[in-house]
Amino acid sequence: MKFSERLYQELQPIWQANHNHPFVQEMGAGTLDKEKFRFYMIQDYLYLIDYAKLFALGAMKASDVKTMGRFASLLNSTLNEEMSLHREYAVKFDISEEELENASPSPTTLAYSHYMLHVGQNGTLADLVAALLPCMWSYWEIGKELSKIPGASDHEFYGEWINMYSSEEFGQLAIWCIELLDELTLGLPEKELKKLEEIFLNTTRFEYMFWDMAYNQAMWPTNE
Ligand SMILES: Cc1ncc(CN)c(N)n1
Repeated sequence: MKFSERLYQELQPIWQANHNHPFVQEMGAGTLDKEKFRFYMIQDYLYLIDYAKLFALGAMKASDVKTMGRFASLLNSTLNEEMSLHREYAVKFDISEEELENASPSPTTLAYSHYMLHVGQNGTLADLVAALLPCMWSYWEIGKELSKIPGASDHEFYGEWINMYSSEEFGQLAIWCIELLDELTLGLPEKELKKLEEIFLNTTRFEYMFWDMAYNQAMWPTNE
């Protein structure tokens, strides 16, 4: 069995929890409170700035030019395609450039992005890919699920989000990362696979926490 198939099977309960989160469900139903989405967009923009750096680290750790090139194009598509969606949403949701630039990351945004960067900087290329994969894979899965709901892709506010993450182009990027992880894990001892599974599980858990943080608009518990 490929390592990605093992991960997919073993982590079904938490994947389902992500799909069933009220933020995701209400986005699909078109009933999500706009203030929650606005909060999410700002936090996600901050998150993606750090996330994009993982692709630069991936290019550094890659051992061949082809893999370096793929990481470079993932970096480009995150900065110039995925984050363009956020910039368009910023206009739609009245988020000024200044607000976006001065926004502070929530504790969950900080914890999630710093965990990934820590793994990416200190671990192997397989560790880095295990850390970044739930982000791409789970969004693609959620995008595809939501796109099956009649009318969801045409929703005035949430349709663009669903179209971006259910798209063939986004899916291709996720597939490349899945295949790379399978390639990098071929023949690895069980002890090493367990460590990678733990990393993948941690960022999958962070995905859930990110939905929850956005739904509750959760910042630090004190204002100081
Ligand atoms: C928190 C989060 N996870 C995943 C993605 C998809 N790149 C995202 N934009 N934000």
